[in-house]
Amino acid sequence: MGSSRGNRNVRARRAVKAMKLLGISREQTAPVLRRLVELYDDNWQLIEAESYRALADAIFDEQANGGPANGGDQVQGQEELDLELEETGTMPEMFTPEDDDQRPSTSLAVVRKDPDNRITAPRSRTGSRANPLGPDPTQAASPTQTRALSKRRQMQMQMMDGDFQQPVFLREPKPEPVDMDAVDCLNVQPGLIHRSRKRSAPSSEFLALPPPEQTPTQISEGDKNRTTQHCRNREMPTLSVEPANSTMNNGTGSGDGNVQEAPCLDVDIASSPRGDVKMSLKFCIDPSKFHMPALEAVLKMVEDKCLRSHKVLPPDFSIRGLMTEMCQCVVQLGTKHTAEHNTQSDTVGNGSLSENAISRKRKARGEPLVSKGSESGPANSTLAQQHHLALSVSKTIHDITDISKGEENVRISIADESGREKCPPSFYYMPTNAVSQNALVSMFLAKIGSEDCCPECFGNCLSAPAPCACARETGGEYAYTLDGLVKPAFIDECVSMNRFPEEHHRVFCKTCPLERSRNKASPEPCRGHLVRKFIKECWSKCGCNMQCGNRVVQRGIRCNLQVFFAEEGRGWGLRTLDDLPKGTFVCEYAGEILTNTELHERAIQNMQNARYTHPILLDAGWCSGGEPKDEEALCLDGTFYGNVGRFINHRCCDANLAMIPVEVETPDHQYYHVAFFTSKKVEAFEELTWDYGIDFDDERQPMKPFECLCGSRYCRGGRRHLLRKERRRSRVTGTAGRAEVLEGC
Ligand SMILES: C[S@@+](CC[C@H](N)C(=O)[O-])C[C@H]1O[C@@H](n2cnc3c(N)ncnc32)[C@H](O)[C@@H]1O
Repeated sequence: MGSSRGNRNVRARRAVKAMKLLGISREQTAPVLRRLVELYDDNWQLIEAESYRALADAIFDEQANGGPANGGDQVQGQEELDLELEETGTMPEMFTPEDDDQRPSTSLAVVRKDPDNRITAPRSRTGSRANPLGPDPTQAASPTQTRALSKRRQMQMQMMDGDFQQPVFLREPKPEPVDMDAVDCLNVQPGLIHRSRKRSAPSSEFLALPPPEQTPTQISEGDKNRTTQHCRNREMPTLSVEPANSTMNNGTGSGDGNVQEAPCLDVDIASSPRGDVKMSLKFCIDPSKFHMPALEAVLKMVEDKCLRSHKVLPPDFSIRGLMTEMCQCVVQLGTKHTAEHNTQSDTVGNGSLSENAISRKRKARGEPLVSKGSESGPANSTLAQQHHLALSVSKTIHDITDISKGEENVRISIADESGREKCPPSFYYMPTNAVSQNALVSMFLAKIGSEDCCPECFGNCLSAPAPCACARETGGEYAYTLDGLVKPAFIDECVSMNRFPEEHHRVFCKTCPLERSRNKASPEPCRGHLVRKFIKECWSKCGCNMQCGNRVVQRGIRCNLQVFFAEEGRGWGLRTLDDLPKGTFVCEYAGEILTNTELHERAIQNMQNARYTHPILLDAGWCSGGEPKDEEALCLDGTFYGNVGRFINHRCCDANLAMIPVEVETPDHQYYHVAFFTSKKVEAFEELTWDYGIDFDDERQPMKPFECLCGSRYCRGGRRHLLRKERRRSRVTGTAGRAEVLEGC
């Protein structure tokens, strides 16, 4: 197969580059390559087969033989080939799709193994030896030859291990033998592992070992040894695997009796052109004694072992966190942010977890929940830029038995009865809010005056003869009953406020932060913000205990919830698995605390990336204490980091949840928790819905526009509404047109 000169030079440079990665210089490669090209009559596929195996073989053979096989730099009687092998310094390490036709083939040459399982020269399809310039292998070797041969042997090892790892010198991932359930998930909805209950095949988790029929015990003894050696070469430790039926070791010893030594450990990392990055741990076990343990049990056991070995670990240490950190490092190294990362990782760690951990630590020390961008410096700003990237690349994985991964008091399962076997889009589960970057949430204990707390109280404030100072916000009466429910009158008023906003007190900013973020130079007039009813819960400066009846939201989710696929076109939704009386706290809407400016920028970015935000404005106190500064006009966005609140679908007017602002750590109305309570009795398996309060005619909302499919007879955003809207518009403009159907979920 002939090649054009330009094409030939590109291929030659690639060959030189590939050899360089094996430690072979350009000077060593060039003459051999020229001869090989001649000999193969310009058939580059033979040279490139098996990642340039023939070329490498020929070079090693030549070194072992003490010089060119034919006694000179050129093939006898041939003119030197015109190969331009100058250094370009821009050799691509990873092939692009356009390179497909020139990609080194792995199919033409066949690796042969002799009866001792030693590799012999590859053969091309035509049966010719792939290293024809090589010496007679029967000749005795000199010390130089031995060195060259051992290098060659090393290279052969690398090539043989290619069966079990990605190619050594080209960073193109090879297809991996993965569990089909996982493949389904990765293909259909990146980042999830959905174990189908319907399938009879053994289910597996990401990072699970292959099922017994695929375990490396099926490879020959020779292969096994080779893999073991490969691990030892890399100085990788061996793992002990404890059978699942043995007693779980909770940090008191290794419980060895039943433990088998894992003979080898192989760590692979591969990326695909779609942006999926996969790391895998592989090791061999005796399948007859092995039962797959639960991933959580494995993580727990490793954490216990780490604790035993290192004695002291940070309180928020977790193997999952460590693995997330690994993903983050891959992303940062892979996206050439190494230098920034090296300084950041020591100080702030990875995006989500460490940021969250910092918030928690700060909270515990009574420091402001978050620092301003200027205080936190450039490290934080880079973090903010990178954590969404990390999300899109590392694709967080859902655990369908508990989407919160243990972050909540209760397990929240994922159910998809539609048969599509998909999972919700990936996001980081975070049970409480955390500042993204610039938002200013001042949480100073000193700012909580005696009128905002009850240091004199003891036990349960609700049982005290008189209401404490924390009830001041609700008119001197607690909003909660002794059963922990919001009082019906309170709920009804919140519902009515949402349903008939025009009948309730609204305030108008002089220059509204929302409008300012849209157009700083000449903001439009404020459209008004409802003066909402707040609940003020007791908190750390209060004398009561955690079981005090005036602490409901801060104790977290108590009822059994499930994320399910709502088939009517509304995407994923949230439902209760319990009967819930009116006034029950269901969950809060947790997310990143953003300034409106940040939200605006993100909304634009997300529109471009076809990723939409689900923000909630924290605007209930915007105009009460003068004009809020940009960094104080806040909102919550659960798109990338959030809790189950992000799954609550909208229902016009007769939704069964009411949203109530709840103050816990901050007495002002700038920052508060967005809490959902049942506004009526809800039966088990009923979908939980909330009226987003959307004005479906306002096309400037920072939320993805959608055609409402709530099914309520009071629906304000359904198809009929859109048709009416269109008719109105055509009456005004005099054009008859079709209704514009806005994109659903
Ligand atoms: C906060 S999310 C709710 C969870 C969402 N269904 C999901 O699958 O992630 C809001 C989005 O859900 C969809 N949605 C919520 N309520 C809806 C409704 N009544 N009709 C149609 N789509 C709805 C819209 O796409 C909306 O942008």
